[in-house]
Amino acid sequence: MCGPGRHAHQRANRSGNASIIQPHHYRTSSPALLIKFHLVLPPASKFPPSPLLHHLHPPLATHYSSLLSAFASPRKYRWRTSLSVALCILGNSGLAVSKMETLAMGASVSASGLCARATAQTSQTSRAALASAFSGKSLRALKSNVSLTLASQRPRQLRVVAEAQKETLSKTAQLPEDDGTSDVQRPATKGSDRKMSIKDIDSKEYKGKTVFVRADLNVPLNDQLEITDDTRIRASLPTIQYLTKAGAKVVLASHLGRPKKGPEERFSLKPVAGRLTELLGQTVELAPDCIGDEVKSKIAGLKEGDVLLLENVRFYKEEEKNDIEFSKKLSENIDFFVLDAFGTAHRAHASTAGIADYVTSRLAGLLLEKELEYLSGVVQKPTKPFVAIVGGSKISSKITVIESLMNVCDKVILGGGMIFTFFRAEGKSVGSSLVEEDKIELAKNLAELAKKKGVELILPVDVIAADKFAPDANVQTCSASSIPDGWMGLDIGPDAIKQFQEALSDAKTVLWNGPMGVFEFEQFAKGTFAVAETMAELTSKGAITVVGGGDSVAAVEKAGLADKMSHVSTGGGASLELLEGKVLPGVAALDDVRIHA
Ligand SMILES: Nc1ncnc2c1ncn2[C@@H]1O[C@H](COP(=O)(O)OP(=O)(O)O)[C@@H](O)[C@H]1O
Ligand SMILES: O=C(OP(=O)(O)O)[C@H](O)COP(=O)(O)O
Repeated sequence: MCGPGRHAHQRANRSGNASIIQPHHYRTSSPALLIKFHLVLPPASKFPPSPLLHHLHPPLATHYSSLLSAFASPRKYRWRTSLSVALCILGNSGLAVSKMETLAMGASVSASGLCARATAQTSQTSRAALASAFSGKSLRALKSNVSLTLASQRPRQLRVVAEAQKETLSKTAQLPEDDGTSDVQRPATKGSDRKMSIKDIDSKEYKGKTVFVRADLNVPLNDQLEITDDTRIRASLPTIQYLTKAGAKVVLASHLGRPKKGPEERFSLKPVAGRLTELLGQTVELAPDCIGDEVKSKIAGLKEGDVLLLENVRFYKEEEKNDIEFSKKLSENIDFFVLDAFGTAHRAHASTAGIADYVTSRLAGLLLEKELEYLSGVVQKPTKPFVAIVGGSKISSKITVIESLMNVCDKVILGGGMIFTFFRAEGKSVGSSLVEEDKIELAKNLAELAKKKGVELILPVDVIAADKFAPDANVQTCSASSIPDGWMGLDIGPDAIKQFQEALSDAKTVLWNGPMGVFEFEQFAKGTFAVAETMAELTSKGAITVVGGGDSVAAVEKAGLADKMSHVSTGGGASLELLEGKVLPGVAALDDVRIHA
């Protein structure tokens, strides 16, 4: 932290005026709207704050007055202190604001980048008070005062970021002219929302305490259930070791794969426990479950410095539903919640986000912190031309990202299983290749949008097709428009490799997620390895190259090129969502850095 923000922090500390209002994050398993307003306050001398704040929420204005007084030094902060009010409106009607049933509110005050977060209390009464304060009437008033920009639309979580129009606000709140130093344009989700990390509190605090660490230990396994790439496990070690050294009892949780039918041997974290034991040099026991009496007694039996790995949290469907009761069960007997699962931080699941509502301390792990620090830098200031490469098999999760990528990238290259939905949208025959039928229309729209925006959306000109999904399949190279019936595209073809290399030749920043083919089988690995080599060459020429995603990283490791990338990220979908400018739900659930009175 530097500049005025630092002074603001010191001032708040010394003044003793700032009442600490404990940060709290509201969440629901229903769709949610998150609205952020960036307001410019009048001069400190004009506190209590603007009529606009009173207009928005009278109780909140009162709530803030003591906090604001900490920043009320006219000489230091003048009227440039910005106030960000975050509304987390909980309901089950998505964008139909009038149908909102419940809502809650949070707000943050930032002074030149330093943010003291203040929110309303968590009790039912204040929730109810907030709900009534933001009745349909108030919301209509809000809507007329700010312009709402739809930032993301998701079936289970809707997020709207509203940037207050400066002119409108100036009129409403009779604000002075901008002197050019305002941070009104800056989204409050960025620098002002630094999250508490495990190193932000005294390590002595962890001694003898039970720390729940949600890591992403979702590593690729082969048919013999052996780990084929342990990058994510190794990346999780610094946090675990920091905590065990401090005398914590570490309860480690993760998912592995996407089990849909409850517990299954092939999705067990057993191999991970074995690998952790080797890497940590101490026994890491695998609990038989992630909740329940047996787990409770195992946690109770932990000694300082012990590590217990819970069984796959996705053996319960409640995990992905971000179920409240399941979140509560995970939180039982836990002193600290630590999120280190960057690769899963884009999921609003019980163990990544829901649990945060039932613990008193929610901290970022060292891996999460490192990833966010690096990727936020790349994302906020990419050197152009900026190229994104998207492949792999998680079509429905990633196809929706492409539209946003077109806003920030000069070129978007598509490979892997992603391409066939686009080919189908163009009416081409794709044989029995991977296609997500319900995304064909979206693919068509995206191709049209790319044309309108003048962004190059590059699809491979040829593919390697196989007669079965197997390492010993018969193969043929086909033009992308003519994959024979019964054959499936499992890699990009030789001409596509040249095409992609050409497209990447002038790139200064490249973000890659998703292999170009089924690289696990040697005959379909060429496209992926060729892209990895091209990225390595670009790095040596000074480009910023980022590879993210469990399988993409495994592929780059397999090619022996991981150390030739500027950054190897443990998250594929997560890095793409960061690139879109989204707030990752897991990160949003963590505590903001506090200002102490
Ligand atoms: N053409 C294809 N058809 C089917 N699967 C594919 C194809 N191309 C790549 N894949 C598979 O995609 C998987 C990785 O996808 P994904 O999970 O989205 O990547 P990451 O883990 O890097 O985010 C790999 O296991 C790979 O075999
Ligand atoms: O592998 C993961 O994501 P990624 O493939 O986007 O890197 C994470 O473990 C998240 O898994 P999910 O996409 O099944 O939620």
